[in-house]
Amino acid sequence: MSVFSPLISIHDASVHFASESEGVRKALNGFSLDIRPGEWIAVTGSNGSGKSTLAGILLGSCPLSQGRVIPSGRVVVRGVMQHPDAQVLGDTIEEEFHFVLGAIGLPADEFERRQHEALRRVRLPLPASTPIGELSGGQKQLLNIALALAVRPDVLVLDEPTAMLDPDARGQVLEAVREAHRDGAAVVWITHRLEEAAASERVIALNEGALAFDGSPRLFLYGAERPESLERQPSAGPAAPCERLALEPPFVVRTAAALLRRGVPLRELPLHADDLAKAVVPPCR
Ligand SMILES: Nc1ncnc2c1ncn2[C@@H]1O[C@H](COP(=O)(O)OP(=O)(O)OP(=O)(O)O)[C@@H](O)[C@H]1O
Repeated sequence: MSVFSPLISIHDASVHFASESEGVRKALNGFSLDIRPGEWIAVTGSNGSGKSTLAGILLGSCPLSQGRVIPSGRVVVRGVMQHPDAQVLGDTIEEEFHFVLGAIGLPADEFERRQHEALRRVRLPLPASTPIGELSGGQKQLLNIALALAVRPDVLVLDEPTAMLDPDARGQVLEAVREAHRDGAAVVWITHRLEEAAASERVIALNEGALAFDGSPRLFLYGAERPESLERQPSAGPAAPCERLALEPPFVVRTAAALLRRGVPLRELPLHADDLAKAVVPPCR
């Protein structure tokens, strides 16, 4: 497989649901997307725009009404859902690993190795015999991620994985996924939180089941790649794609845009709080 050929191609996919009140509800409508090896894609959009339906078709849990999903060879796709409890079935951590890794028939020593490595990666320092009932929501979500990583997926699909977590657990989840990404997994991270979209390489935005944006985080959040394009623009300049979709840009983006509008030059368009201070050009003395 070439590094340039997609791992998964979605062609003209539609998913329609029958609804008593509205007749047919189009959760996805004529949607196409190529997912390439090692990409980090953030998928965003307002409520009901079709994000979870997209996760469902990538994970094979949501049948298509029309179109095709074409995997490249034996591509392994694993997912983590929003609700930590939705995926845990066993009584203990080890039983969960048996459910997941048993399905791929690993020898006992490899099973042990993968279980140990996956729990280390997500920094869940608990014995494998720990009952699931003793885990917090955040720990269950870290376990779900460990289980997905233990399979060594080519594509990791995360549907709002941090929605139920506190900031510490959110950071742990993000770091564990970053490590899997550094090892080569493609990541599809579905989120409402545009701060999380800023951490991606490519943003896909959905609107009423259709592709509304596909490009870099800066283009999505600022409508430009470079600060020069935004300097000297009137405050009522063209809204960034995220604003046109009624999604509020992260605080750091709003702050940087306000500074530019007031004539404060920036070296670059920051995506993260740490970058904002570095981006401000100190005034000449
Ligand atoms: N099983 C279903 N039966 C009927 N309608 C459904 C079903 N699943 C999804 N839908 C509808 O399809 C549309 C897209 O839903 P989906 O859950 O994919 O959106 P979403 O972007 O993930 O939303 P949210 O951000 O609220 O989770 C919505 O209008 C939803 O009500």
